[in-house]
Amino acid sequence: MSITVSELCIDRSGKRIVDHVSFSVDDGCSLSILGPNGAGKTTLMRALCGLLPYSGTVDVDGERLDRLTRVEAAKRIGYVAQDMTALNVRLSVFELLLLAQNSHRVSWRTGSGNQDAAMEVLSRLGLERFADAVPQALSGGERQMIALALALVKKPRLLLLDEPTSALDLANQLTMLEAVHRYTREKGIVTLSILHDMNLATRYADDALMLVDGTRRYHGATAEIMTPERLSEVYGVTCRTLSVDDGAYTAIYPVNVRRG
Ligand SMILES: Nc1ncnc2c1ncn2[C@@H]1O[C@H](COP(=O)(O)OP(=O)(O)OP(=O)(O)O)[C@@H](O)[C@H]1O
Repeated sequence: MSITVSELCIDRSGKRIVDHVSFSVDDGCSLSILGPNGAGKTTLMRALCGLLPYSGTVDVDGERLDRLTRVEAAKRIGYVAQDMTALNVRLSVFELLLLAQNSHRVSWRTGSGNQDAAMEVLSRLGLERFADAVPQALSGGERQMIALALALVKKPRLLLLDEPTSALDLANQLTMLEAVHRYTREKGIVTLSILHDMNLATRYADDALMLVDGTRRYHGATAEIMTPERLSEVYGVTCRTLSVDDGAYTAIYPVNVRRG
């Protein structure tokens, strides 16, 4: 699986929100989409899963996204939105996992294969204890993890995650992103994640795309993009980098907001 986005432009209410953005991601790789609030990250992601009209081209595994039917696109793409209202139904997590595998079909019957896949994804994410729970009775962070399970159980070729760790505690941030990272490599899919946490981006994304005012400011290998100079320019924050575990990780420490 690979994705190539060329000259993507998106207008909302007559205003250009994403302006000629291009990038590509190879199979088994993950890209973090970064940038200040309002930069156009969610708008870009919603267009990539067919929820917003755009100009330019998006090729998913060599096929034009706008030429796929809704069903074909739904089979290939898994999307975890910031807003999780889709979970406001009176079904258990396990039932939702069965339903998600058939969401592109008009009529369906669940087989043991569907049930195995549901259990497998819960086990991969360490969420077996929630199988019988109703999402409405879960906490915000627990619901966010269930939303990820629902996207993965569809076996997407392109996984789109909009701030997937915004409600998660420290341990769950690492557990979920580690699981996504492993899944992306193992299945040769492509994962795009909108992240505000620079340390999670440096740790789990191969490449980074930095948007500013709807345009591509920087794109490339995460380690090359995440320099104090660039973070200062894009976010207006003075940052220092710290080498952790003899250079195994580079941590980013935000010192202060630059004035002026
Ligand atoms: N339906 C709309 N009509 C007009 N403007 C919109 C619409 N949706 C979004 N925008 C504008 O587009 C810009 C980008 O919004 P978007 O949600 O893509 O930003 P973002 O980078 O994801 O921000 P955040 O980090 O805060 O989530 C914002 O200025 C927003 O006000």
